[in-house]
Amino acid sequence: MAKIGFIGMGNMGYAMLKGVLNVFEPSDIIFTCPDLDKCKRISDETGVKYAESNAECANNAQYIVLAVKPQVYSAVMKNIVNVIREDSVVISIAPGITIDSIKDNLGINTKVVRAMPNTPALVGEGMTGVSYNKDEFSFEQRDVVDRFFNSFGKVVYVDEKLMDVIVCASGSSPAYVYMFIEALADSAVKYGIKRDDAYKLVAQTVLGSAKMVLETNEHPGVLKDKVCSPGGTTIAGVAALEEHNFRNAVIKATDACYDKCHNIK
Ligand SMILES: NC(=O)c1ccc[n+]([C@@H]2O[C@H](COP(=O)([O-])OP(=O)(O)OC[C@H]3O[C@@H](n4cnc5c(N)ncnc54)[C@H](OP(=O)(O)O)[C@@H]3O)[C@@H](O)[C@H]2O)c1
Ligand code: PRO
Repeated sequence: MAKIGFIGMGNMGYAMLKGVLNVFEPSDIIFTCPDLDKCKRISDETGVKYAESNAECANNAQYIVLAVKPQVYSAVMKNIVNVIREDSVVISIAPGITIDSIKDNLGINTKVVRAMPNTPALVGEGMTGVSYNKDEFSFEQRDVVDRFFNSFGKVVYVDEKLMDVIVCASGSSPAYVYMFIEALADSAVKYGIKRDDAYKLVAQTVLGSAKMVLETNEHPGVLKDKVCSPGGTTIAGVAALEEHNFRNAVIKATDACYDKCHNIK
């Protein structure tokens, strides 16, 4: 029997699969998705076997990752409810779906991990918030859950009531970062930089700035101040961002994202 079974092989399922393969053997993994041609392509590429149905996938895995949209959760849970065993662990990565609601569908004793990863998992730089009731899990199960999420990036463990904040801070926010990169690169192109160079200049700057925050332990405001020479170019740009409510726009995006977590249709 495989250890980990992915149900759904879209943007997030595939990104996690690639990371997990750095730590687990292909024979430890199984996956499925409705498009069997796509399953075959991914299987040929990765050496991981696929199942032809959700029930077959769940029946052949101890750790079942629900990598499907929240809108199809109910249907997928109906597909697998009869093959969930006492030692099954269900890993959910959908926003707005609680551990209790999954237990309501799959059985009160089902062990459920709720997590919110992000797509940089594809390049091993993911950030995942994880929540589960540790008392329900064996030492080995906790170890596998830990190795699973650490295989594609960094992990923070949080109380489940904070999972919606994780969606805002790191689940959805890569989209905002890409928008920032795209806008800044467009501006560089406007002033004559080649498109390829523009992405390299800006993306490496975002990467380096993020590393500074993570590795120097300095407050982001202090790091910002170190870039701003008195009467210089940077403070002129910072003032323009403030004038156009840059920070408030980010806070408003978080408000919208947080509200949506409670209202997904
Ligand atoms: N994308 C992100 O940045 C991100 C980050 C964190 C969490 N998430 C969460 O991860 C989950 C998946 O998101 P995603 O972005 O990977 O979506 P996606 O790219 O649309 O992938 C969803 C996958 O589920 C498959 N699927 C659809 N209906 C199914 C069914 N009834 N049974 C089995 N598989 C089914 C899809 O197949 P078809 O394509 O053939 O329909 C596809 O392979 C969502 O809950 C999302 O909220 C996403
Ligand atoms: N992508 C999913 C969404 O947009 C969840 C976080 C990132 O709903």
